[in-house]
Parts: sequence; structure tokens; C-alpha cells
Amino acid sequence: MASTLLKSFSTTAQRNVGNQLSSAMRSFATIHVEHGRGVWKTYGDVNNYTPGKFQIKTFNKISPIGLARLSEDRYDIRTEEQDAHNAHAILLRSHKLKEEEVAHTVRAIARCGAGTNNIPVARMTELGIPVFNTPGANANAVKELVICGLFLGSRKVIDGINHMKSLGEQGLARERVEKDKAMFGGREINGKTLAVIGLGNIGAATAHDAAQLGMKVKGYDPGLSVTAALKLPSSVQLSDSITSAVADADYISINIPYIKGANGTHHIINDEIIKHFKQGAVLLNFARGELVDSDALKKHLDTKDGRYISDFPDDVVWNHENAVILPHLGASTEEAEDAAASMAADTIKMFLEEGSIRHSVNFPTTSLPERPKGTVRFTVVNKNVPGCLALITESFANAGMNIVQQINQSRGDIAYNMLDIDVSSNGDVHSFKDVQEQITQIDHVLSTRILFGTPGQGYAKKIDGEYFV
Ligand SMILES: NC(=O)C1=CN([C@@H]2O[C@H](COP(=O)(O)OP(=O)(O)OC[C@H]3O[C@@H](n4cnc5c(N)ncnc54)[C@H](O)[C@@H]3O)[C@@H](O)[C@H]2O)C=CC1
Ligand SMILES: O=C(O)C(=O)COP(=O)(O)O
Repeated sequence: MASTLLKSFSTTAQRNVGNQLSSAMRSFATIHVEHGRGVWKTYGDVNNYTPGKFQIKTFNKISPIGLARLSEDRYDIRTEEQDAHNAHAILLRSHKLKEEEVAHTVRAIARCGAGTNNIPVARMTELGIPVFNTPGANANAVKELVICGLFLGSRKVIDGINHMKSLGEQGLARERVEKDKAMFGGREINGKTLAVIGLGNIGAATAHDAAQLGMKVKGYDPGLSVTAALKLPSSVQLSDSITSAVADADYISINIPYIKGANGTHHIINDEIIKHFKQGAVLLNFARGELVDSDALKKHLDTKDGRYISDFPDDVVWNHENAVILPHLGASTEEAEDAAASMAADTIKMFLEEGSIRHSVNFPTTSLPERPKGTVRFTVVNKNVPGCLALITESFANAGMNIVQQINQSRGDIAYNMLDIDVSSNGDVHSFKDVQEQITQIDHVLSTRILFGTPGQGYAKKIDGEYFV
């Protein structure tokens, strides 16, 4: 393949490593790479591209405390309303992200929260884009609302409040209060049984606090890790199926991710499960609306005096007298918003500036020790197929470049590589761009980056043989 890059090894190659690297970084600040089908070339300017800063596209209200971790000198933060067609990363909460909102320049997406069902994760994996979330950052906020839900499901607090408003409007509150309260009797949670479906960050915290409040707690989670199990109170009784967990429960809290498709969790709480619910059982859904089959649930509310406390819209039971529907408030506390946005910002920063990966839902956790002086860091995303890694390392060897340290990790269909290359071994910035070009062309390689420390440079992406920055 023809390259229009001019090679200029001569002078730079002789300089000491420090000069060489800073010279390379200066050259990089002016190099922009345009990619077209089968062609790789450089040119001087790219419309609306801001050299030197990473552009971050945000959706939803992201906590300013979190965003402040992305310093103004290195990050250009754009809101939903602002143009950001050269965005390097996306930060969002519950916005339902469409593929067309992910510009070809986007290298990463971070969800300030737990659930990533609003992001087309499978497609992002195909495109080689890591998706991150913030495990545990908003769990306490949700747990507190689940505990509140236990009380809302036991005591007719909301009906009582509405009644008092209505009496107040008629000037009858004092006269009627003692007589009317008999309409709003309830029960206590102490001594009752709670089944927690999903014992992750929220479920485990809920199990813990419910036990403290005197409840008998049962739990079901086929993916329970040993670490998570050790954090659970010893009194929690583990069940081997949802059915056995819910069978004798007065309260059921569902705290699992929503996953579409085969082996997913769509309508996991369906007629089959709900028919095992006890008379008067209260279902708490602070996870996702789609986990529950509302038609089946309605029968439980209609015929078995069941209750439903949910954080999500529902077309069937939204106005049922036994349902309390909240406007997705679980994570809407200052503390949770700050914690989730801060964790997401730190994760994105780490990925953009160092290439390290943590808290990803589709990429392997990957990190290298700090980049040694006199090295340039490459990262490569490729499909997890045999032989790819050998071709990548061979490209450096063919260019006479020495790999100082490297790591290759895989997860499912994707593999991720970080490689620190000795800059004294060969050439200047153009030699590195040449190697990047060769690596990007390898079959199954999806994207490559050179991290020079100059933000916003050195990215190349290949989709169906077509290159993009
Ligand atoms: N209402 C709100 O504002 C919020 C809602 N959420 C929802 O809650 C969910 C859980 O959040 P976290 O506890 O932070 O996540 P997490 O990842 O810490 O825990 C999820 C747990 O569910 C388990 N699980 C998965 N599939 C299961 C199944 N079929 N049956 C039983 N257990 C299963 C997993 O093994 C894991 O332990 C999120 O995915 C999100 O949908 C999370 C945060 C805020
Ligand atoms: O973290 C989650 O999964 C949530 O549901 C929280 O959503 P939010 O960030 O409040 O829009």
C-alpha cells in the first residue's frame, strides 16, 4: 500500500532520547491523518479539530465534580446541545445511545452508573470501542431507596399523604384524621422474609441492611463471586433458583442487569415465577422495568393483594392502586452522582492518557507499569483470533523497533494490547506512523493508537477495510 508519509529518519535518529521524543511530540501536534478506503495519508488540517485537547461528548446531567477531574487544559467538554463531531470519548448516564451518535473519532464510552443496557455494547465491541461503567459508585443511593421501598410496600404512606392533602383542601384534616387512619393500616418488616435476586453491589448492601432491620434474608445469584459472598451477612440464606428464593418471601427485591436476547434477563420475573409469589408479596424493582412482565404482575396485584414498588415507567400498572412508580430516582443523590461521574471521568482519563483499561463491560482489564522514559506507547485493539499478536510484534521487529514492555489480554471476541517501544531503536515520528499504518492493516486489527502524551493524536481505526480518525 502506498504511503504519502515522508520518511525522515536521518537527523532525529541521532539525537538523544529526550530530544527525540519531544521532537516527535512536536511533529505529532501538527500531523493529522485522514483515512479513506485503502488509502492512508496525512494532510495539514482537519475541520473543527482542536489539537492538543481531548474532546468529551456528554449526555445527561453529569456531576460537575466528576467533570472537574478532566482538567480544562487537556479536555474540551461538550454537552448534548453542543457540536462534538470529533469527540474522543462519550460520558453519559441513562441516555439511550444510538450508533450514529458515536463518531468515528470516539475511542471509549463511559456510563456514569451501573447499567449499560442503554448502550449498544455488542456493536461497540465489534467496532473495538471499550464501554466502561462505575461499579458500586451509586449502589448506596439505590440501596437506600430500596429500603425506602420496603416501607412504602408495608405502610400506606403515599395513600395517607394524598388523603391528608385532600382533607386539607376541604378543611377537614383535624376532624377526620383519627377516624380515617384505619384505612391506611400496614405491617412491619421486622421478622418478615426478603428475597434478594442479584447479590452484587446493590443487592448485597440491601441484604445487609435488611438483616440489620430484623428481616430474614434469602438471596439468589448464580454469578456470586467469592469476594461478594464473603461480604454478605452470614444469616443470608442462599437459594439455588429464583423460584425457591421467592416462594416464601414477603418482599422480593430484584437487583440484576437487564440483558436482551437469548440467555438474557428480559421478563425474568414472569408468570412462571410470579405464580410462586405469596399472597401479599411486595416486588421491589429498582433494576430495570423490562425485567418484569407487567401483565403477569398485574394478575398478582389484582388477585393476591400484591404490591409493586418500582423505579421505572410501566404502561400496564402505572396507575394500579397497589403500585408505587417512581421516576428512576435510585441514583439521583448528590453523593452518587458525584461518585459515579468521578469514577467514570478517572476511568476515561486513564484510558485516553495511559491506555489502561479497568471497569469495562466488554474489554479485558489491562494495564502496564508507567511508560518508561524514552519509550512511546502503542495500543492495539484486535479481534481475539490466533496469530494476530505475532503479526503485531513482528511489525515492530521488521521496523527494527524494540518492545520494552507489553501486555496482551483478551475477553470474549476482543483482545487488547499495550506496547511500550524504545524510541532510540529507530526513526522519528514518521517511522512510528509507518508501523502504525502496517499494524492497522493487519487482518482482524480494529484500531491502533500511539500515546505520545499529546492528547487527541495518533488514533487509527479500521472498519470493513476503511480507515477513520
Ligand atoms: N434505579 C437506579 O437508579 C439504578 C439501577 N441500577 C440497576 O441495578 C442493576 C444492578 O446494579 P449493581 O448491583 O450495581 O450491579 P452489580 O453488577 O454489582 O450486580 C449485579 C448482580 O446481578 C447478578 N446477576 C446477573 N444476572 C442474574 C440473574 N439472572 N439472576 C440472579 N443474579 C443475577 C450478577 O451476578 C451480579 O452479582 C444494574 O444493572 C442496573 O440495571 C443500578 C444503579 C442505579
Ligand atoms: O446506574 C444505573 O444503572 C442507573 O440506572 C442510574 O441511572 P441514572 O444515572 O440516574 O440515569
